Amino acid sequence: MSLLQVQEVSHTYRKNRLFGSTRQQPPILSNISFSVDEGVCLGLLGSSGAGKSTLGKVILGLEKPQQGKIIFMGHDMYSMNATARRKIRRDLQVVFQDCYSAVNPRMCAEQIIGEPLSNYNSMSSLEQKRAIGELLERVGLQAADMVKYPHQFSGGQLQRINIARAIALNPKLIVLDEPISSLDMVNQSQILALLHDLKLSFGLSYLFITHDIKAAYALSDRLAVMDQGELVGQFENKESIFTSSHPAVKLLLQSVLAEHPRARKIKSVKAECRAL
Ligand SMILES: Nc1ncnc2c1ncn2[C@@H]1O[C@H](COP(=O)(O)OP(=O)(O)OP(=O)(O)O)[C@@H](O)[C@H]1O
Repeated sequence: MSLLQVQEVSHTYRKNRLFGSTRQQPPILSNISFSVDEGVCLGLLGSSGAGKSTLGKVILGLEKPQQGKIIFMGHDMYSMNATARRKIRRDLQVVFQDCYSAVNPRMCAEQIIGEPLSNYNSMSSLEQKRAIGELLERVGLQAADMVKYPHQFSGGQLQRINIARAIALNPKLIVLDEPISSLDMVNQSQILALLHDLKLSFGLSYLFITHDIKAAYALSDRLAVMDQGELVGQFENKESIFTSSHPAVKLLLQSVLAEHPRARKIKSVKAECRAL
């Protein structure tokens, strides 16, 4: 059984107007269906404005879709009561692009990573401290870093704190919403390597939302492409993305060529993707 099923999801934001009436906007998501199996990373690609983050919010339970269903671990996310949804939410975590706004600047790393643990577990404070130290070491930082505040970390280090918080409850699925886009090249590949390692160690599944085909190819087992709110391609075998004739997919492949002017052919695009 699939861990996550997105079933015929359509969504439109409603724009507020004066005097309380609302105006219908064009659809942001149109009839999207796909699934994510256990232990699999699905890379969800698309250019800016394609609707990727909106779909991420819908999956996380933050934006109720006007049509369709989100089935997570066999449960319909939007028809559960609050208690049942809270229980299941521990298995569904998120890492956002902006590592700084994802944390409370007045909380130290121990408090940031400890938040989900205190919300869901009943550990003694000593056990919790030990768990936080282990999580920090698991993401490549030191247990002693738990006393530091967000401004005392680099962007890459702070994203590691966000990842530690996301894995703290040993979830089944993590939505990674552009988790490396605001990092430099070195940090990008280090964080991708860390995410790959954590996936294997904990049997995690990822929905990796990104516009970066090289990063998606590096981390994902399967790929899907969105364009203007529609899912325009699903690639069970990620290699088959290189032979897609869909214009939106071709545009993503061309972005690699633009970055690497000497790479003129699809063969060179593949080589660039594999090099990350
Ligand atoms: N809260 C909102 N209210 C109204 N429109 C919104 C809202 N959030 C996003 N949109 C619109 O929905 C469309 C899709 O945005 P979304 O952020 O989902 O795309 P995206 O593929 O994640 O793009 P990017 O990679 O640039 O973040 C855009 O046209 C955006 O302006």
